[in-house]
Amino acid sequence: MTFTEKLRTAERTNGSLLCVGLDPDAAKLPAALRGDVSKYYDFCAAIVDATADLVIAFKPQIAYFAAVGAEAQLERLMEHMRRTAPGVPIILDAKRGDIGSTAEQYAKEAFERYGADCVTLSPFMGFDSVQPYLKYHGKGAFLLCRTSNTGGDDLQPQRLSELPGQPLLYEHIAALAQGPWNLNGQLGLVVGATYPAEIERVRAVAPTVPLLIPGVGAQGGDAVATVKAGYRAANGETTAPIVVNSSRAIIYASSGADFAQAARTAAIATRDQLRAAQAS
Ligand SMILES: O=C(O)c1cc(=O)[nH]c(=O)n1[C@@H]1O[C@H](COP(=O)(O)O)[C@@H](O)[C@H]1O
Repeated sequence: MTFTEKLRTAERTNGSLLCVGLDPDAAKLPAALRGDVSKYYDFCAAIVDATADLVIAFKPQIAYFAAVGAEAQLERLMEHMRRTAPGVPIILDAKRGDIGSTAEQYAKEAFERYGADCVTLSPFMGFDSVQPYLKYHGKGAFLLCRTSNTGGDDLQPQRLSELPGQPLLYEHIAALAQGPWNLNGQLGLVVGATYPAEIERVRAVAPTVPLLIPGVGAQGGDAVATVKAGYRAANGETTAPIVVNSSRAIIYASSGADFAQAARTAAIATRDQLRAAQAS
């Protein structure tokens, strides 16, 4: 099964476009766990257990684990997600990008060490930096395209040349992911919910690839505008999957002992908001 088929199946099964991002930060953990980096697995596993029937995907962010030497907990968490929620694809958010020989090691890390279904990548170093990931059949890779942060303006909307008709850099990345770079249908694009007009533009250039859309919740992105700009369906079937990520607004919904239940409540509210936008 390809990564895109896995997404479609999870979307159908759970009736959701929501991805819960797992970004554990010791300073933000619920009061009983606060400051204790040895509790990242317990915290994230509780969130996973409380939301697994509400999501299209989970997205652990590797930096939160690696920064405090908690990679072994991330390995356990990946194993836990694969075992308890086998129908929910896991996107390892690593934003890698390096020469081919090093990219091979990063691909091995994501797909063999951690057993991720998909990884996030920077396309800045070009196709040979992406190719090693495509050798893993059935696995996916989301390329950063029009990111949610304001600094994305520094490069992504720059025009490639002053000649008439030349695309902006992020449009060019979208065209590469839709066409020549997408050797076996494994590529997707990252577009921020904070830029719905650009999501629409990316969708026009890349009509069928999956979009990972972070930025709703804590970054204030517009969930409804996001769905309208990026989601496409025909005859009741999704033609172009979107994966709308929210991390802090879900996982830190409560700092009390009820944090997992509060995460569930917040996830239901966001899932329903996205569903309503799909239907409208
Ligand atoms: O690739 C990403 O996931 C990503 C791309 C982007 O453009 N913006 C962005 O916020 N992200 C990630 O999405 C998550 C957003 O977290 P919240 O703002 O807490 O919902 C973080 O893990 C970011 O690293």
